[in-house]
Amino acid sequence: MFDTKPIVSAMASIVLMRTITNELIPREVLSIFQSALHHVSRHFSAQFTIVIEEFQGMARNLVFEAAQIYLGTKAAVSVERVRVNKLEDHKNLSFNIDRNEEVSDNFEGISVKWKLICIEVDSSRIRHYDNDSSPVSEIRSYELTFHKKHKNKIFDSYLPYVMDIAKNIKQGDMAIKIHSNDYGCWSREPPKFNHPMSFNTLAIDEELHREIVDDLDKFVRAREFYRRTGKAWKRGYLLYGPPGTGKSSLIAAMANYLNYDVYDLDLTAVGDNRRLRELILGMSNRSILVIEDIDCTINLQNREDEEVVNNEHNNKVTLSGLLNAVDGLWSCCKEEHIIVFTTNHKERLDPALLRPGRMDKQIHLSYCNFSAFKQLATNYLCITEHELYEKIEVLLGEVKITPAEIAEELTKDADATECLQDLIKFLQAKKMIMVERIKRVKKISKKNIIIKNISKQRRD
Ligand SMILES: Nc1ncnc2c1ncn2[C@@H]1O[C@H](COP(=O)(O)OP(=O)(O)OP(=O)(O)O)[C@@H](O)[C@H]1O
Ligand SMILES: [Mg+2]
Repeated sequence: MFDTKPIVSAMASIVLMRTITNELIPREVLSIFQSALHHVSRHFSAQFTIVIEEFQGMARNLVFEAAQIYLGTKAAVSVERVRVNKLEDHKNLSFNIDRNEEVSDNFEGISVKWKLICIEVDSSRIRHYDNDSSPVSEIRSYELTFHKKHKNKIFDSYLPYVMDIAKNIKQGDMAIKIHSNDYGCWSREPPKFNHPMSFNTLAIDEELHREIVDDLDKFVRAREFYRRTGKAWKRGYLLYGPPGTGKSSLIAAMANYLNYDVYDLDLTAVGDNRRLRELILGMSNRSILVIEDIDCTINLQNREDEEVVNNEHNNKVTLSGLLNAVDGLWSCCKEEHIIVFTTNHKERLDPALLRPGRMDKQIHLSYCNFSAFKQLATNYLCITEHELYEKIEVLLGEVKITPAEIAEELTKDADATECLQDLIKFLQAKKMIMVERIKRVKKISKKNIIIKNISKQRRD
């Protein structure tokens, strides 16, 4: 059997020693001695520890917040006990390490350890407030420990890396909102943007689809490019095409893809240029400013005339005001801004609005082709192939039909074959109308030529 006698006697000796030391040596001397011992041991320790406190004065420490988010991704796999929660405006569950739990991490071959330290306090004597505005009852901090020799790398690379990852996680996790303006203010409590459209369900030509997604990807990764070139980190899109071809749907797909808030600006409700400027300044970074039907909401007259017509007193948003909003000096105050204009009539827009730099990309959304139709059939009928596809492909080459019209045909309460048969009938009817119209136009122009010839003969 295991003999416990030596252990018991060793423990008894330690207790005895402690009691003797406590009684013989005055408390102050003991405390100085302990502190010196701690100092010496730290001096010879190879470890370095960074303490990241939750609050800095009254304000929350952003490094603490970032560490919390970052460690949440590690906690679920590397500790024994985690806290889990989900907030109203968040999409996913979030994990937090529990008090005194340790999480190991590895950064470019450097091992680090994180530990959450919590000290309980009397909440009546502390002036910090939690997210839900209740006074905090404990002071929390993270301790980040690693080998001393990596100090620079941890400060210069690892902590910025943690901040970056946390920022991306936070951005991706926040439910996006749609803001609308009432006169010169954005809505106080914007609703969640629940539009289900995505690039997987948007029915547009495959090549255009790829082009747009590549453009957005390039834009969000281009922080360094914009900094280097001294350009404001923003991008302007003009979406044009007939009604029902998917302009608003594309904006929804963009917002969902980037997880950017949407600011749907009603120019007719803005008031004047000053209000417009305030509205733009009131937008958050990483957001999309949408101005729909731009040709209908602003008087797109020549800017020289405008200076005469619109003076400071007639409270109008002018074209110059709008151009300033798009690329004036103060439009650079925000980062990762996307501005989208839509119109059914591109030809009516002032060329100043279309200048490169204002509208970086012009996207024509047109009538439905076969590749877009197949996407709609997948969305609405859950099919990828059908024997009627061949007939539909031919008809789509002859008839102009919008995705909105096709979507309506495919949402009938019938099975896939019936829906497609109805669609074919619809396309054939449209084709007939088109043929009739062409015949009528030809007839009229023939008649006009005859009348012209008769009147010419009479004159001669
Ligand atoms: N390309 C598309 N992909 C998927 N659905 C589409 C597409 N285009 C239109 N639809 C369907 O038609 C409806 C109307 O489309 P949307 O509002 O995007 O058209 P729009 O081009 O913005 O029209 P308008 O010029 O009238 O504003 C959408 O709700 C959607 O159901
Ligand atoms: Mg629209």
